[in-house]
Amino acid sequence: MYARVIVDVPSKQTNRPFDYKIPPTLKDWVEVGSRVGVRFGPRMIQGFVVELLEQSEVDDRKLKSIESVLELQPSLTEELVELAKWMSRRYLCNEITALQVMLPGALKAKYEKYIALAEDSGSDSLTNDPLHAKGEMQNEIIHFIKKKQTVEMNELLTRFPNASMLIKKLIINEILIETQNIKNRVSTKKVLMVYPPDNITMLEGYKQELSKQAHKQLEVLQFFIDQPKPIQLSELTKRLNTSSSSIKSLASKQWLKLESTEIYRDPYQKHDFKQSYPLQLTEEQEKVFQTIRQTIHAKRQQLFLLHGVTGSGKTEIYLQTIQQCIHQNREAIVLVPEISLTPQMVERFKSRFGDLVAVLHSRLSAGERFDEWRKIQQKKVKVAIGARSAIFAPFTNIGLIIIDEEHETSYKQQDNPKYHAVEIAKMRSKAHQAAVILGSATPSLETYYESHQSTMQYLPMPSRVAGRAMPTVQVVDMREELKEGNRSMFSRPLHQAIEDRLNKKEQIVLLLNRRGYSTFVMCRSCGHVVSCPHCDISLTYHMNTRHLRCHYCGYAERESSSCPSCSSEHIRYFGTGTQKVEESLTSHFPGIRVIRMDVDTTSEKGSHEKWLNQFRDQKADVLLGTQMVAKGLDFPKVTLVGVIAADTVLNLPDFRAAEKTFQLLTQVSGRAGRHQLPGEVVIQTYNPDHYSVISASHHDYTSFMRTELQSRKQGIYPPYCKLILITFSHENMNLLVRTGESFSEYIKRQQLPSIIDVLGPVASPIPRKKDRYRFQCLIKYRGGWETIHLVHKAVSSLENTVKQTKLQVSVDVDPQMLM
Ligand SMILES: Nc1ncnc2c1ncn2[C@@H]1O[C@H](COP(=O)(O)OP(=O)(O)OP(=O)(O)O)[C@@H](O)[C@H]1O
Ligand SMILES: [Zn+2]
Ligand SMILES: [Zn+2]
Repeated sequence: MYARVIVDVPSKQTNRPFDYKIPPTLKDWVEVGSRVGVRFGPRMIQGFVVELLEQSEVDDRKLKSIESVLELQPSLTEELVELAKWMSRRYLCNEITALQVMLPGALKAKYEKYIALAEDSGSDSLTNDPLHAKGEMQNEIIHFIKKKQTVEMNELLTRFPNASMLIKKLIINEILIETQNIKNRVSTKKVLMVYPPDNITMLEGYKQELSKQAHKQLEVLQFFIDQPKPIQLSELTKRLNTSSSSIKSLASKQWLKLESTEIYRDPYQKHDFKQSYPLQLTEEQEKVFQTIRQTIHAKRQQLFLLHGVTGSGKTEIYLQTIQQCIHQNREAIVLVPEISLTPQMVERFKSRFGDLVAVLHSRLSAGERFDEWRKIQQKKVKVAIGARSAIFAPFTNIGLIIIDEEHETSYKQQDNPKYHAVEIAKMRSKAHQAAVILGSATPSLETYYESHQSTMQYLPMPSRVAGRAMPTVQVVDMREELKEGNRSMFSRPLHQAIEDRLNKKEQIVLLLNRRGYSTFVMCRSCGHVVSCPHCDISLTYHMNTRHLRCHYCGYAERESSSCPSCSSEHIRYFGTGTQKVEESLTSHFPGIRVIRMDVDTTSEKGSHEKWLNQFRDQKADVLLGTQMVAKGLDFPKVTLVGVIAADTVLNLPDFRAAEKTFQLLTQVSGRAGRHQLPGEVVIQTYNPDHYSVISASHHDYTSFMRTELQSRKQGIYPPYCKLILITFSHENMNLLVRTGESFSEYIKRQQLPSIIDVLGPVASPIPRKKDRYRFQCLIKYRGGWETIHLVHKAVSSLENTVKQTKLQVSVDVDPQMLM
């Protein structure tokens, strides 16, 4: 038998399977998806078995054998192995990179150097030299290694601190050899468990046998008579306030069993989740639920767009459709944006499904994440909820995949493999004949368009639960405020509304969007944003050189002290930090209690949760923060939402800027008045006439979408085309320009009918990173594989340049950001 193995060496030359022999001893263990240890060149490395073969085309004598199998149960399923193959073609990445991204970090191989005796070291004759002073030390070392078989280099040096030269010599003389061992980064956790005998009635008899003086042992036996269940040794000693020796002596009599057992590190161990039960669905919910239920029961692959306004009860739909899935003994994956993996979201799933839920996200420790993942792999759970990479949960019988806040950019990975979770969901649902629910109050234009153009089914939920009203929205023109002499960052309407809530003891959410912080220059009098005369984007302010620069064409001008449009002097680079807003709040409203949530205050593990709990318990009046306060939160006392500056996203150099603005404003507005109390929203902006602001203020997705689709159609942007972004980077600008131009020529020369346009090369929006210049080409095409294959060919043709000059080429298929 033979195995084809993808090895853990991410390079173009090794991006193909290599054949290995399967030794008879490992025959039963090697499966597709197994991680194995193999020799590759001089090294021992990890690899993934992607195929089993009866025959290899390679000459048998040239083939090496698999050295070891790193696990009893394969880490990956055949389905995932196939998916990785597809990903490497689709996203132009190495297959090993795609395989690795599917596994928890704990399973990334860690290579450790070990020292062992060479098989034929002749060590006996060498060391029997009593005259040699060094002989003794050498003897000792060899003896030490012999006893342990292999010793880690570090351990050896600690044991024999003065022998490093000698050890080196022994290695050179091939008496000792260096070997490499592959280890997981995190291992499973084992604890000692105490088990009562299978036949509990025996315990009474044992008690009689013990001497009356053996108080502790008697107590232990009594403990198991009262509750005949296994318990952790450490827990038992703590409860009975005894040492482990009494338990060990009972175990040595074989009255109790003491055994090392694997346990899961449970990040939610301390939480007490109160069981929740399915709510009576509203009419709107019921209709949607029935449609999805039928598909799940028919075991049909089907995509749904669940377009439900904020507070329409999408989560209850998720919970009840998952229930259907579990009834069928199938599994469900739920993706939520990292940011909304708040305890609130987790709690709703844990409360309904308890121990059937595994949670995967980056705030867990590596060990915790590994254990949650193993619960999935070992079929201990039915539901996996997590951020982007949870889409690779190694379930084998998936009935439903849910992607909440479908429009979020975080579903696209920015590093290799640059996959999009929605696309992976579609692939997996095909493999499992599963339903996919894409849920959002503000679907991305692309998904919305798809739901009207393809077999994706559109499921609207246009009203809030229980007839609750959408909040009223007031748009405040900040130019007017300044004209009237108000220079504070709070407009008069917002100021008044805050005061009102403080009096009524209701709560406030304030959003300060930090994206695009301090980067563009705007006139506070007329709202004019300084933009490039040659391109349709705002110029970016460079603090250090006090220049404004266009990131598309390189045009630059000096910072100016007055507005080129109205000559006002209130022109400045824009952006306010959350800290500054906090200061301003406390000075305007003495005694106000503010919780500030941004990257600075939430870096600590668990801090996110702590702040939200405090806010829920009404220990603060205001929750002030960046995007992380905009999504998913559901607090009954919040009746006011304020947006300090709506424009920060609007001025980003990105064709999705309007869409992002609309989504953010709608999402954050949706935090207000979700329960009995009605909600109010105040949006402060310098662009009150912009259609994204107006539509958001009217909760009018449809009209926003119409206008936006029109403009995308005109400029030919998605959904009216597909994009591939190719970024080149190098220290030498000339080389970059030359390479970029020949690349773009190469593409154009092929005259593929599916290619609409090749833009660039131009400088990237971030033109220099870590002392490397960056240039990019943007290809607009009609979809399909033809263009992707061509780009692959074009990139491959640069391979020599890449090798000789260390040029870097990065390809992003369907980029979410053009930076
Ligand atoms: N059928 C129902 N009956 C009563 N209350 C419900 C029902 N369905 C949902 N709710 C409640 O309505 C509120 C809003 O629901 P939910 O949070 O699921 O909305 P959502 O659509 O996910 O909103 P968002 O997109 O803003 O996160 C929640 O407090 C939820 O418990
Ligand atoms: Zn320009
Ligand atoms: Zn002006």
